[in-house]
Amino acid sequence: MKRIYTVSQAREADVRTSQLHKIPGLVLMERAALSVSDYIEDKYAKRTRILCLAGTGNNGGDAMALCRILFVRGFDVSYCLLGPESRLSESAKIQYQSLLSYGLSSLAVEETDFKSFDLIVDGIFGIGLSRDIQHPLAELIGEVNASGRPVIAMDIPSGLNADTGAVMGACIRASETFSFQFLKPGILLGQGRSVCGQVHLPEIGIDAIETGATLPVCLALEREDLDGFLTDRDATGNKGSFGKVLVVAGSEEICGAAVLSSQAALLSGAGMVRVYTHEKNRTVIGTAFPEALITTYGNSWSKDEIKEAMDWADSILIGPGIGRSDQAREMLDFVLSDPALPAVIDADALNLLSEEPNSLLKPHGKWILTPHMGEMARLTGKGISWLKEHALEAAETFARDYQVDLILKDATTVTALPCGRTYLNSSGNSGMATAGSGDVLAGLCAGYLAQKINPEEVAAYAVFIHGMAGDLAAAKKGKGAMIAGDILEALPQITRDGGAIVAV
Ligand SMILES: NC(=O)C1=CN([C@@H]2O[C@H](COP(=O)(O)OP(=O)(O)OC[C@H]3O[C@@H](n4cnc5c(N)ncnc54)[C@H](O)[C@@H]3O)[C@@H](O)[C@H]2O)[C@H](O)CC1
Ligand SMILES: [K+]
Repeated sequence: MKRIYTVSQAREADVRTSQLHKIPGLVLMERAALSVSDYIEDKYAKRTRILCLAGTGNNGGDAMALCRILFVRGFDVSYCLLGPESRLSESAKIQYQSLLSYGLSSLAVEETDFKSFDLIVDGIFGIGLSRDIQHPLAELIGEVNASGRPVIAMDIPSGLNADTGAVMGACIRASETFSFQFLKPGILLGQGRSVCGQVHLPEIGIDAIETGATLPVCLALEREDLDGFLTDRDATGNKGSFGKVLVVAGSEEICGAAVLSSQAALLSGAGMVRVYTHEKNRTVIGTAFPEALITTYGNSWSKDEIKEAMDWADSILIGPGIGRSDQAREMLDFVLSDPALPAVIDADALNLLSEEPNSLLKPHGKWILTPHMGEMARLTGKGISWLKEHALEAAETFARDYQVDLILKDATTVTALPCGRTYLNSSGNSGMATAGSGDVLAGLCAGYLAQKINPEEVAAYAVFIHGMAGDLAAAKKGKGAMIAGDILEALPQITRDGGAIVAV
């Protein structure tokens, strides 16, 4: 599991490290620069022509420290200081004076041809970027990107908002990013994934202990974490003891969503799945998915029948393909009136809820909501572009206000829990933006809930496993041609033998 620190958390950890543990900022800066120079020394020959671009803040200090270390180690290295000496931060000034003491003065940036270097280091801005980058630095960044040279970004590509992943005016497109010790939300959100390249997380001696004052913890799961989530199947168990899932899905017009979500629930390891759907779907579901139990309703539905199914179930999924009819609304209200049953609320059920948001305030047990950005916009009344730029904040606020697990689906899915913990998902790919992909995720969530796997962990792990299966599907079929059924098909390879993970 990797930790993700917002800018204010990173600053707080810095202060703690220097004040509590008496490690000066210059020591951290030296270690940050050493981690990059060790990497360059491993990967590049001494004759490599390297240019370090240094801003006037501590990110520039990192780049100038790197320049000194590479010089001492015999590299052909130069630097450009991008701003007046008078604006240098305290530590950056020390680095600059140290370079001068070695006889290394800054190149004049206007006379520097970026193409004449083999490698460019970006130390223009780090987490101190506070406003849009403007002329002339914006043009300079454009030239660096156009040079076609590999770029190593120190801490974060200059111009990327470390908290949101928004591009602020202009942004370095890095081939590699050395994010010092922790990930930042912006590396995974917004434009982050497209401008950071390969991300390294060198440990540099920052105190990583979350204190009471530290804001909610944000995490990114890794493949190794799955071993602790999926435990071995009880050898003495039976289909009843491995969890029973009730899937309320499909309608007179829609059937496929019920098939995909209920198959995912069973593939998650649950012992039994019962689909509650419109009678028109019985034959199709029975043929496509003979393992499912099927209960149907016609023009009217029976409270007794659904109540009996709810009493039978260990978890319920409601929403995929149910439509927005009065009948669907009545069923939703009825299902959600039982606080004891853990519920996954997806698709049209979310749209129905957004028409009566007070129903979210009703007392309830475990609820996992799985909106994509459009559904989240309807639920919150906020615009999609605002939500995309404030995904973390929006998900955290919603989870806390309504005491639900909120899975906000996007290129990087955010999972926020009412306790304040948040996960940013690092698995998955653009091929998963395909019809039915969300139905598979919702089914997985319900399947894990039914198995009484630690409910706190279900939402984030389901998202991660779903993304990994999507990565396998993309490797096999290609991002353009993969469909939701391919994600389903790949699931067993991720979860095989109760958590023993195969190489992807
Ligand atoms: N996190 C750590 O423990 C460590 C961090 N290090 C490095 O320090 C930077 C953060 O340094 P800081 O001085 O706070 O900020 P920056 O270098 O990013 O730049 C701030 C500087 O720039 C001005 N500024 C902000 N936005 C703009 C703009 N759009 N245009 C022009 N000028 C702008 C601002 O006013 C400041 O003067 C962190 O990222 C790490 O790289 C340590 O060295 C290691 C430990
Ligand atoms: K940078």
